[in-house]
Formats: sequence, C-alpha cells, structure tokens
Amino acid sequence: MRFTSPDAMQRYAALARVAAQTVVGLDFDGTLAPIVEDPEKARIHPRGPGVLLTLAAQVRGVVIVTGRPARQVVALGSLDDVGTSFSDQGRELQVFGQYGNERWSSRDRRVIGPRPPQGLASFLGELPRILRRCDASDAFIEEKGLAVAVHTRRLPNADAAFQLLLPELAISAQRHGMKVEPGRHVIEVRAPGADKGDVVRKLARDLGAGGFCFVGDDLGDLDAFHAVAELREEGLPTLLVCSASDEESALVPLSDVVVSGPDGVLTFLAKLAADAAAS
Ligand SMILES: O=P(O)(O)OC[C@H]1O[C@H](O[C@H]2O[C@H](CO)[C@@H](O)[C@H](O)[C@H]2O)[C@H](O)[C@@H](O)[C@@H]1O
Repeated sequence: MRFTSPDAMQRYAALARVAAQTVVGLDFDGTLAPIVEDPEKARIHPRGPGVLLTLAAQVRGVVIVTGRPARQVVALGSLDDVGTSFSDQGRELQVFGQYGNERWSSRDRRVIGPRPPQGLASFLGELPRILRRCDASDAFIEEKGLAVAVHTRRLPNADAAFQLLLPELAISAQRHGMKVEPGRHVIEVRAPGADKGDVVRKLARDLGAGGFCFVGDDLGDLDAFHAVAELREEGLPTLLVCSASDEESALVPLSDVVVSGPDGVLTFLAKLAADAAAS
C-alpha cells in the first residue's frame, strides 16, 4: 500500500476519524475480484466477504458499484450470504449494477432497473458484421440485458483487436443511440446516461455521508473518482484508492492510495476497518 503524497496520508487519517459517517464505494472486477480470462469464472477474493463485513461494522455504508448486472455480481460475490450477515449486524449491503442503472439491496433482495435501451437490438444485429470486418469474430460477447460487452482478452492479439474495434463500435453505437464504455480488454456498448459518478453523488446525498472513499481499477471508475473529487472540493473528507495493474494506469494520478490488485484492496480495507475501530 503506497500513499501518493503527504497530503494523501493526512486524508487517510481524516477519513479514519469520520469512518462512522463514511460511505465506501467499491468496484467489483479488478478491485474485489481478481481478473480472469473468462468473465463467467470471476469470483470475489476469498477474503472479500469477511473484510466487507468487518468494514460494515465501522462505516455508514458499504456499496458495490459495478459495470456488471447487479444480479450477476450478487452471484459471483456470494452477496446473498454476505447480505444476510450484514442484516444480522443491522447493516445494509447495496449493489449498483450496470453503471448505476440497476440497484440491489440486502434488505429486499430485488433488482430494480430500467428496460433495455431501444437501440440495443438493432446494434446487436450489426455486431457480427463489425466483428468480421475487424477479424474479431472469436471475441467473447457478453450480453448483459441493458448492454453488450465485446471482450478481446482471449483473442490472439488482444491489444490490437481492442484498438481496431473501438472506433468501429463507437460509430455503430452512436448510430443506434448508444455509447461505448472501454475497459480492460473489453468494449461495452450501453445506453448513455447513468455512470458511477451519479451513484457516488446519490449515495453521498441519500446516506448523508460525512466522508467518502472509492476504490476502483479501470476507466469505468473515472466518473466515480471525479465525483469524489467534487465532494472533496465541497469540504468532505475523502479518499481515492487505485487497485493497480499492468493493464490500466489512468486512475493512478488521481489516487491517494495505490495498492496491488484485489489482494492489496482487501488488505487496505481491513486496515481502514481496524484504524476506524481504534479511533
Ligand atoms: O465495473 P466492474 O465491476 O469493474 O466491471 C467492469 C467489467 O468487468 C468484467 O470484465 C472484466 O473482468 C473480466 C473477468 O475478470 C475480464 O475477463 C475482462 O477482461 C475485464 O474487462 C465484466 O465482464 C464486464 O461486463 C464489466 O463491464
């Protein structure tokens, strides 16, 4: 765990002091779950459930904010069981899925979300042609209900395929009233509108946050980082934590703390819980 500046160290200490009023927002893939080749095989880090529960006892809210469908993250994170433990402690676990379009809570266990965007079906009709044109017909396609993700990770030249596909998918997405959301060897096509920054602002408001910490690893977390930075400008104690990887470094210059992948994230969260309990 590395503080990026002396100010960042002070921000950590200030946040630990107001932990009881602090909301902790956590990305899933690359942050709570190690990156794997097959998105269906991703699972929460083995220490995840225990650390989330320990942290929940010290803070106002623990919230997972992900690009995945909420129901899928509940399954991959064993969050039904984690949610039961939260409830036993009188806490609520929330999951905002598909960049804030869906919400799941351990209180009612329902996913609330919108209907698929209008342009999605027509975009999907065009997708095979684009993949053929970019010599990427073997890309893994993840249909997410509200969006579709084109994964290049398992293609022979993942980076080149990503670079070739990105502009092509962006043009087609725009034609169908959608937008692209690039990530770690993935290009997602989804409706414009909600993003993780909106989730941060909503949580800060709804939970009356007296502090905010967000942990992420990828481009889709940038909106959340910017929203937390705005809260900081308004005077709220905040902390931005990057789950670092060789694949994506965009969050590093914005971060107060840089940790090494999900293993480092869990160690950081356990330390925050311990320091909060001590203060
Ligand atoms: O917001 P997140 O929770 O980080 O979700 C972002 C995307 O994560 C998933 O893809 C990433 O993880 C896969 C499994 O480790 C990996 O194979 C892939 O290369 C990564 O980009 C997920 O499949 C996407 O739907 C999410 O949008």
